[in-house]
Amino acid sequence: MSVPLLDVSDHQRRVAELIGPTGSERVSAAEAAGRVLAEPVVAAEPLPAFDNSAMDGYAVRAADVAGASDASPVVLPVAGDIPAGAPVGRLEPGTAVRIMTGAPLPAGADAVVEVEVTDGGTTTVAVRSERAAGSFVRPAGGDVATGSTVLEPGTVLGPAQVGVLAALGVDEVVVRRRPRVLVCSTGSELAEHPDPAAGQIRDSNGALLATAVEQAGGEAVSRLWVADDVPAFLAALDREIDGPTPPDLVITTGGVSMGAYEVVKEALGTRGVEFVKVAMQPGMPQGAGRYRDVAVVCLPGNPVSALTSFEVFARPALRAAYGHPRPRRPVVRATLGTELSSMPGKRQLRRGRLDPVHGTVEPWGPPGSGFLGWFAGADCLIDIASDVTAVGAGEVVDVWDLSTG
Ligand SMILES: Nc1nc2c(c(=O)[nH]1)N[C@H]1C(S)=C(S)[C@@H](COP(=O)(O)OP(=O)(O)OC[C@H]3O[C@@H](n4cnc5c(N)ncnc54)[C@H](O)[C@@H]3O)O[C@H]1N2
Ligand code: MOO
Repeated sequence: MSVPLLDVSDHQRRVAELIGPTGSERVSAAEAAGRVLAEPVVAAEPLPAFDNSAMDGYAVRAADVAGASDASPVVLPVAGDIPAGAPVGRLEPGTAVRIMTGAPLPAGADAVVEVEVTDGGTTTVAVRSERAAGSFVRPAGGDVATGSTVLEPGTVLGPAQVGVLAALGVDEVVVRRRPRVLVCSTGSELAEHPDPAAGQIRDSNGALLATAVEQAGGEAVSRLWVADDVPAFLAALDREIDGPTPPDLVITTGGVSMGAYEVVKEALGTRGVEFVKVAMQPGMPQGAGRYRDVAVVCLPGNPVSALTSFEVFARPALRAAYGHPRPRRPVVRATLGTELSSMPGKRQLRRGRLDPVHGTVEPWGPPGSGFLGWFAGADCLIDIASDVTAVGAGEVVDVWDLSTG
């Protein structure tokens, strides 16, 4: 009965190949946070839009303050004030104007003298230090030149990127479409009612996977619950596939191991999905393939196995599908606080708590795949290679940081 176990990386590749690249769509800049640009953003205007002051002080001609020093200050009449937001004015030779940070440099001025090296005067100003032309002037286009590509395709739109869109007055961008994912929990033990009857449980996989999909940048289009009934399961899938928002990917949980009522395996095993055993703990039984040309990934039912399998197989594939430049979780090296043992021949992904400041990690909870409560207190996965059966306290391990990108 024993079949050789598939390597984790082989199944990762298989799942990644299933989910093709998504197309693009135009969205408002306000809704673009977290999306990946499909088309470049080219600046139609410069940033800054006009020459402006980098300091509170006085706009001058550099030539007029040449030679100024503590011992021999240059005194200039102050012709007026330019607060931020004022229109562009004019500076007459041999005068100064008070100028605030961000205010437009008056025509004729070529330098700003910061207030600290003056007497701060309002009718005349004594300047105690010379300043070269260009000092404390932020030239128009000095940040972003007109016609330049300010954001490249493949850029993830975070705060700085959304901010630059606002600064340039760009209202809409073309981004990669989020993959639509149908999450389907199977099992007759799952209660429809919030108070489960004896022997029944609540569906936690639907909730955790819909959340994981959304956090991965996908769109959880619908959550289905289906009993261990092959015709009902297939009918439910068909309804979604034929519906108004057909999924790019179906993720099922449960019904993939060796029991008598393995609905997913029975329904899809002869309809395009291959079921395998992967050399991984948790998450050994897995399925992947196409049903009616829609990508399907079948995860095991134990909640810890389902979420770990999502992390290992579905998440990187989903992120790659919409062009995320970093599909995988960052892996950090950390010193293990407490010894761990691991099953020979299986790569173990054990829940842990990472202390990034001290570079240490503690295993969190037992290794079994039913301990969702423990997983809820963890923030990382400790990755132990399949040929390692014990790791001592103080040894350095690879850790998947689930709290970041
Ligand atoms: N004889 C064998 N038995 C099992 C094997 C095996 O190789 N031989 N593999 C074990 C491993 S490993 C796993 S993982 C599980 C996978 O089982 P299934 O994917 O078929 O899942 P189920 O049997 O339907 O459920 C397993 C477990 O998870 C609970 N569950 C399922 N769905 C949900 C849900 N949506 N929310 C909360 N909990 C859920 C379910 O009640 C079971 O307790 O098989 C082992 N058995
Ligand atoms: O492979 Mo299972 O996912 O250990 O519990």
